[in-house]
This record gives sequence, C-alpha cells and structure tokens, in this order.
Amino acid sequence: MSGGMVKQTIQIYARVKPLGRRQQAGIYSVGEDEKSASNLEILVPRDLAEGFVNNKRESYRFKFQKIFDQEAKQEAVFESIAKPVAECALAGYNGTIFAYGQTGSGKTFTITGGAERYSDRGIIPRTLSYIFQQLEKDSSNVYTTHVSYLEIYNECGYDLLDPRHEASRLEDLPKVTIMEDPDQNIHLKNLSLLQASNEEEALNLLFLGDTNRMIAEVRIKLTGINFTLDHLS
Ligand SMILES: Nc1ncnc2c1ncn2[C@@H]1O[C@H](COP(=O)(O)OP(=O)(O)OP(=O)(O)O)[C@@H](O)[C@H]1O
Repeated sequence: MSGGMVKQTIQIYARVKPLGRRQQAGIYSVGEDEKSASNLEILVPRDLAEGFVNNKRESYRFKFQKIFDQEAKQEAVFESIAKPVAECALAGYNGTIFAYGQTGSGKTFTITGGAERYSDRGIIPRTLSYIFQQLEKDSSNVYTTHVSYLEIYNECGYDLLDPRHEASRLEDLPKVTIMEDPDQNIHLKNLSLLQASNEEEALNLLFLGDTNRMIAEVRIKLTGINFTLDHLS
C-alpha cells in the first residue's frame, strides 16, 4: 500500500484465555457497560501485591478495540478481526494479523486453531476458506493464489514450505532475507511461493508448514537435551 490515500490503522484486540483447572479466577475484569466494554483491568492478587514495594499499583487498566472474554468463540474472533482484513486484501490492500503473548497464552489456538473440534478452527483456516469462497463468487476475473509460510526464529527467517526442511537442520537451510526495493516494496528472498488453486490445496500447504515447524521445534528441544547430557557425562 503506498501513498496517503488509504487510512492505515492498527487495531489491537485482547483475548482472555479460559481458566485451567488449577488457575485462580478473578484477576481481571472487563468494563460492564457499553462504553467501558473495551477496558480491561488486571487486578494483582493481594498476596502478590503485598510483596511489592508500597507505592506499586495493584491494578492495571488497558484499552483495546475489543476484548474477547473466556467464552469467546473462534467464529466471533474471525468475524471481528480477520474478516475485515481479508475483505481489504481482496480489495487490493495488504493486511497483517499477528498474535502476541506469553507462552501458552493461546496464540496458536487463535491463529491456527485447536485440533480437537472442527469449530476450534482458527483464523488462518477460516480466512483461507472465506477468501476462496469470495473468489469463486467472482466469475468476471481469473485469480491465481499462492501460499508462502515463513518462520522467524532467533531473528532469522526460514521457509517452512522448503522441501528440504524435514531433512536438514534448521541452521543449514537457506535463510530467508527481507529486502526493500527503492519503491519500498518488500521482497523475501529464498521463500517458496507455491500455487494453491483452492481451499484444500491451501490447507494442505498450511498443514505441511505446521508439520515442518513442529519437526524443527522437536529438533531444537532434542539439541537442548543432548547439550544437558554432554554436560553430565
Ligand atoms: N481460547 C481458548 N479456548 C480453549 N483452549 C485454549 C484457548 N486458548 C488456548 N487454549 C489451549 O491452551 C493451550 C496453550 O495454547 P497455545 O498453544 O495456543 O499457546 P501459545 O501462545 O501458542 O504458546 P507458545 O508460545 O508456547 O507456542 C493449548 O492446549 C490450547 O488448546
């Protein structure tokens, strides 16, 4: 997107993860009335707060575009967050959605989805499905669609759809580099761009990328174990 014709906005949403069995409830609250419904207040529990220096606050307030509480369904998250971005993409404007949060907070669940139920599908499969539905409706144009899947790990980019991914060590794979041309267009060197003509093909590539990412993760963990064993012997 270039020039100042289109308003570029960043919208920030919060999603509260459902409580696990042993987790303590009541450490956050969302504004109840219409006006404060986008305010999230985190209350630091008393036993924790007492350990703090006297003048530390015991509650923190944040404002978001919208807050998804523990009951929020994947469908609602898609409708509010991803559908408008997909619509803009179909109209020719770039869009980005990313999840940020500590480990285990639900980024993968929100972006990719949960494995157990079909209704737990996350933003990526829902968006793919939506985009292909829209393209099929438009018989006046011919579209070609491609998928790339990039992982950024320790500040280096790796191509998750590279066929060598499974066989090689992550460090041995060609690094994907980000470059900007004089017109400020971003180019990703060494990133495969695979054609996906329909939802099923796109989902297969997503699955392939996820698998390669998991293999890489296990490999990294195993390297960690080897290191510990070397240390002991
Ligand atoms: N909204 C939710 N509803 C039900 N289960 C959830 C929800 N959010 C997260 N979970 C579950 O919590 C666990 C951790 O979530 P997830 O793997 O998505 O975290 P993450 O932020 O991607 O973590 P990491 O950074 O370690 O990869 C998973 O078992 C996931 O299914």
